Amino acid sequence: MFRITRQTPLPLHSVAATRRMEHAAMQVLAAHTLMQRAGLAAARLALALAPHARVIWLACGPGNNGGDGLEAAMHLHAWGMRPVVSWLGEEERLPPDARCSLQRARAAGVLFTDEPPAGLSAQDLCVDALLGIGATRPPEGRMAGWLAHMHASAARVLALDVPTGLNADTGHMAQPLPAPRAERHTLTLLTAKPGLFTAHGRDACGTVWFDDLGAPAALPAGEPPAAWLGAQPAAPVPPAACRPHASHKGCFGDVAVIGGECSAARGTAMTGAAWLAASAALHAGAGRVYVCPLADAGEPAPAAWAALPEPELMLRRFSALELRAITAVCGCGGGQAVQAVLPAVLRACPRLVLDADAINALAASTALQAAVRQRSAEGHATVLTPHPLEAARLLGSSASAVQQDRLAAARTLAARLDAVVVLKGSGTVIAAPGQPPCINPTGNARLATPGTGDVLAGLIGARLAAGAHPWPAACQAAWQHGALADDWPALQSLTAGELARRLRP
Ligand SMILES: NC(=O)C1=CN([C@@H]2O[C@H](COP(=O)(O)OP(=O)(O)OC[C@H]3O[C@@H](n4cnc5c(N)ncnc54)[C@H](O)[C@@H]3O)[C@@H](O)[C@H]2O)[C@H](O)CC1
Ligand SMILES: [K+]
Repeated sequence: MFRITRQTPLPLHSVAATRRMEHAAMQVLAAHTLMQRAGLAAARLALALAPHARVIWLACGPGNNGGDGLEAAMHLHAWGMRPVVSWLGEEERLPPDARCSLQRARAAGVLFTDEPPAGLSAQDLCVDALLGIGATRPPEGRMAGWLAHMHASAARVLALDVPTGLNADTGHMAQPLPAPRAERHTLTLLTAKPGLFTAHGRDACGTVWFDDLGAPAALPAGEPPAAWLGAQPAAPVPPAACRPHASHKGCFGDVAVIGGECSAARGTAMTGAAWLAASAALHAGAGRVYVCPLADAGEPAPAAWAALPEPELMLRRFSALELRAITAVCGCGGGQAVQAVLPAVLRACPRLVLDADAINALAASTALQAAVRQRSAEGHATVLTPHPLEAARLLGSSASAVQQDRLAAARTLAARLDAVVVLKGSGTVIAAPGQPPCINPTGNARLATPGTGDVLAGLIGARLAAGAHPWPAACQAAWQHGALADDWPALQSLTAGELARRLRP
């Protein structure tokens, strides 16, 4: 068993693949072995998390997830921990493994109660063994009441395999849990599942632990993963210290940020978005960074030519950019003006990041979408960085539909546009055609502040400009962007400008 960290690239398996692996393991292991291992692992973790618990309450459901809880209760009882089990199964409908664990727990003298214990304190522990990968509908009735009791208490919660109600494939939860009052932990069993790390997964799971139940050794052939957590298949871009001594700024690629619309007609200016992306590219090591503000007619309005916040950045008119030689980051604060320049950008730029209003423009034009696909045929690199609403516009669906299955949304877009897609949000999904997507393990809610998406786009641009392929560029950038937020000093506010300045090559 180990705690999953942001350093651990890990294959993630779907529920269907997990079932197949479970089935294969059961063919070669003695009956009940997997559940015994699961229960022992759960009991060990429970003891480690709450060594001084006065009460360990195990809420056990009607299937094998409940069986894991019953098995864990038996060990905790043997270790003198006085567990209390509330079980809501029906004996005649129990699967054989869970039935066996029920008998073992009863025979051991574990205390059963129909009422959840009152007065749970911070040193106590609740174990959620209600539903695992067999959940078919949202919890209701007594089960929902027990869950509410658990999450309203001051005690820590340890969920076995999957937090009850969470879709292990997608991370969607019809009734999201309330904000945690105490630490949450999840011990996922046999396989790590993608839904634990995206959409509602991160909030529902808290810290995730993994025990493979010793099964891989028993399996004949590995199941292909549905996704990777933190896949970093390519070496990161070498840090600045590894650059040759005889370097010059032309060695690291030029990035042009095209966006930051100033519209006299609409009375709006979004230059800040372009500056943030440019600042990110600069601090992430791009050789030369241009900012190309747009206006109604595709050329900058005078206001956009005000001094840039960082003197290292250079202003360029769109018509003065050498599109065939640069990496473009297009769309940050692009407004409607981006529509006029997008066809030329798509045609000419060898490396391109499409963000925000560039994505909105694509969504409105099948011709532009075809132009994105054409880029791949010509060997040009394209990365799109939509948030869920932008992804929904591209897919012709809604943001909530995208959030219900973020992996599928990102995969579909990547296949449709033949490009790398970075679907932002809790558990950013990075998808590329023909390979399992990656879920980024870093980042937190402090990134939910204006401009951080522009910073990510600029960072990916810098990585592309340095010569990275789009997939590792996107994975590595998402990782670094989130890791900075994870390491941010607790008492300092996180702003996008400061985030950009803390990026490193
Ligand atoms: N994967 C493994 O190798 C191992 C899995 N273990 C554990 O077993 C569960 C999966 O068990 P299963 O019996 O298939 O499913 P569940 O326990 O999640 O529940 C199925 C059970 O619940 C009923 N049900 C479904 N939804 C609801 C609902 N909303 N309300 C009430 N009842 C519901 C359904 O009809 C079934 O009766 C896995 O997650 C692991 O925890 C092994 O023990 C170790 C190996
Ligand atoms: K559970």
